[in-house]
Amino acid sequence: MKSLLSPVLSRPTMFVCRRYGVLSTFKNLNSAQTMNPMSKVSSFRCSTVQNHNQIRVLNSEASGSSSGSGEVHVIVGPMFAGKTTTLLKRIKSERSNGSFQANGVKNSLYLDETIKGLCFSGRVAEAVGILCRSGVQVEAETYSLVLQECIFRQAYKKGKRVHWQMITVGFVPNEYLTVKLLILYAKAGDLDTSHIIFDKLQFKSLVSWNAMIAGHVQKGMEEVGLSLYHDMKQRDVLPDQYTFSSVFRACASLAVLEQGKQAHALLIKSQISGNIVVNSALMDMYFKCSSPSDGYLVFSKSLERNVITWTALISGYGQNGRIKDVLESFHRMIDEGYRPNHVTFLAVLSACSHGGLVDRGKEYFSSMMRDYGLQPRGKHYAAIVDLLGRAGRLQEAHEFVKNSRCEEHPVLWGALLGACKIHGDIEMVKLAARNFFDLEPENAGKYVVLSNAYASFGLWNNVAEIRRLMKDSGVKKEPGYSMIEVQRQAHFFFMEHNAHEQTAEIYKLVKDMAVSTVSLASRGLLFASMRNMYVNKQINCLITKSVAILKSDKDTRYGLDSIVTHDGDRLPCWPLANLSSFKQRCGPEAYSKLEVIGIDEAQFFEDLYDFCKEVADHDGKIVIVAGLDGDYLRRSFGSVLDVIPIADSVTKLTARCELCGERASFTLRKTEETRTELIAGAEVYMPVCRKHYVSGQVVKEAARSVLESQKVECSSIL
Ligand SMILES: Nc1ncnc2c1ncn2[C@@H]1O[C@H](COP(=O)(O)OP(=O)(O)O)[C@@H](O)[C@H]1O
Ligand SMILES: Cc1cn([C@H]2C[C@H](O)[C@@H](COP(=O)(O)O)O2)c(=O)[nH]c1=O
Repeated sequence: MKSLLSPVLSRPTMFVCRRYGVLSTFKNLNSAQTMNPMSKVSSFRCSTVQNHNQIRVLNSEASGSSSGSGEVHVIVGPMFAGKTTTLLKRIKSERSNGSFQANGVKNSLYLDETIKGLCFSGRVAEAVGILCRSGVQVEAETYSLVLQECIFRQAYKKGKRVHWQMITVGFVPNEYLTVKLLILYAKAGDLDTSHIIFDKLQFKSLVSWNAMIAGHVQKGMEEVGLSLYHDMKQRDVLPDQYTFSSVFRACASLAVLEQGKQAHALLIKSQISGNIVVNSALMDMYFKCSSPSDGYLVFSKSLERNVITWTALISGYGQNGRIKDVLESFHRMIDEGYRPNHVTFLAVLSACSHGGLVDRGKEYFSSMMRDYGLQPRGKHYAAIVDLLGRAGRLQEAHEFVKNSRCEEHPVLWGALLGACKIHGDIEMVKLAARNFFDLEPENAGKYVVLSNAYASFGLWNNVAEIRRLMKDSGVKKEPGYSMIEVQRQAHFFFMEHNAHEQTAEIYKLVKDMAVSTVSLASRGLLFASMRNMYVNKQINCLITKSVAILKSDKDTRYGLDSIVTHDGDRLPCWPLANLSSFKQRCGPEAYSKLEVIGIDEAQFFEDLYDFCKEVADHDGKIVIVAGLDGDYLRRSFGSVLDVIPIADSVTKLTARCELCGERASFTLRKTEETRTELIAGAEVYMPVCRKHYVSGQVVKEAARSVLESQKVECSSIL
């Protein structure tokens, strides 16, 4: 290694930061760089994984230095260090930084290959464009892949274009493709079309029922979803985990506890082992139906737990106003070795706010970044503003907003405005409103917040003024509503509407409760089923450079056709047994157009060196290699280190030590398995620092010798 670095660069600087995935980067100097003294200095970069811009700087510099020929960039580190995340980021940034010409599609065989290649490299927009312009039929398998990609990327309009293409070229989809189309329309929320397809299906499989049920539940038509579920059961189609997830979601939204319980009973009877997704939906159902004890029961019985189930428990308690349980569960989660995420902290901060726990809330807020490397987001800052505001510390809340480094400032001013409502300060209302309106002119909700704030001061003229403004500017705000099930009947309560027949009695009861009890828990119980109706999703379709991602087909942990980070971010890939088969599988035409090739799990490819050399030196492509540099015994793993002499840059990432939170450079195997290759995740491996790697090995060795001696004793007794 030393000989690869100039004296200036021989000591790679470590950039220590409190986030996960700390990295140090040093670039290998090729001959062109050595001749240019400037490049020696400027080529040395440090960056955090999260800093996208810095990674781009590294890329563009690297591109410049290779004068148009290929490049090899290597990303190594222990497990959980962010290698796949970094690879994905680089691939995405490369992809959006180039151009692709895919003209001259001559025959349909080539068309099939081109479209598949584009789909595999995540370029579904181009695949659909080429297919629709071609005017010819492609194979059912190709249609299936394009539709799958459109569904996966939520590119529903593109999926519908593919369907139109099928119709115009006279392609008749088989049963399998018809169900794919049904899923597409159901997920797109085009339920009329999905009904037409569904009704025409000869055989209504479980997959098609599930698509219909989920489609309706997602669209807020929970009753129809539940009635489809009952139809399905009547036709003797047995539900599975996906069905139950949708059903529990529907019951949660409608707050129909009895129906939820019946579905739960069927889940138990069907002996379907509840996975994390089903269990989380089930817990959510109980919590939203104001049955926290049942929610907890589901949690306590679930064999599989992770941050999602813990967060569902914590948020559920929060929804029910059980502040003490929120905090106790949060600490239990940490004690049991689970790492909270942004959503967990939001639930905790909001509980502190509702419980008036100002100091504890502030401490949790600081702990997010300090102890878990989580950068607070707008909603976390807003929760602190709310916390201070509710406690009457409006000046402090104002100072906090002014001094915060949060980019989502409008949210904070909005929170301050909301807080002013509780502890009236009309000057502060005006200040917060001015900032909120200036920063967020398009937000319809701001009018409601401001009007509510004025209303709480009894400034009815101002309220009327705001309402008039809303009307004049055509702003419409969907009415908020809550629901609750009583004796198997769902009751809806719309804001500012007294449509419910028992309105008067209910208001009297609420008033009595407000007077007689200060317990937040009971209030939480009453309003537990308030929820948001709309979710905005953004689709990023900026795909322009030709890329392909390859992965070893040995890694089947999160699915074969995608590379998936431990956080669940993913891109489609080519799963391969060896790299040398890639050119042939991709096809010469598609290969020649490729500009960037990413390789994940590189430690499993024996032909890594030969492939990288040929692809970068002869074919002029950019190769980004991500893999483990060392195995669980810290020996060089596969051929990853062999490519360093032909690399333009090497990035060593570190994770967080699972035992002390320090930077982790090594992977400890928790089992006694001695094979080098053992595909697994956190159940078998953990990233550790040097100290804990060494002590971990000592502990394992000690345990081994105890077990060995017991074996000897047993066999001598026998
Ligand atoms: N101990 C840990 N240290 C750092 N990140 C962790 C740890 N445990 C889980 N993670 C998660 O793993 C993510 C990195 O996943 P990924 O990019 O797939 O890593 P790699 O490919 O290096 O195994 C991090 O963003 C973080 O959310
Ligand atoms: C240390 C070590 C790891 N592996 C396996 C375990 C995983 O399947 C992959 C690494 O995945 P990640 O993306 O880096 O998280 O490699 C192995 O087979 N042998 C080992 O010693």
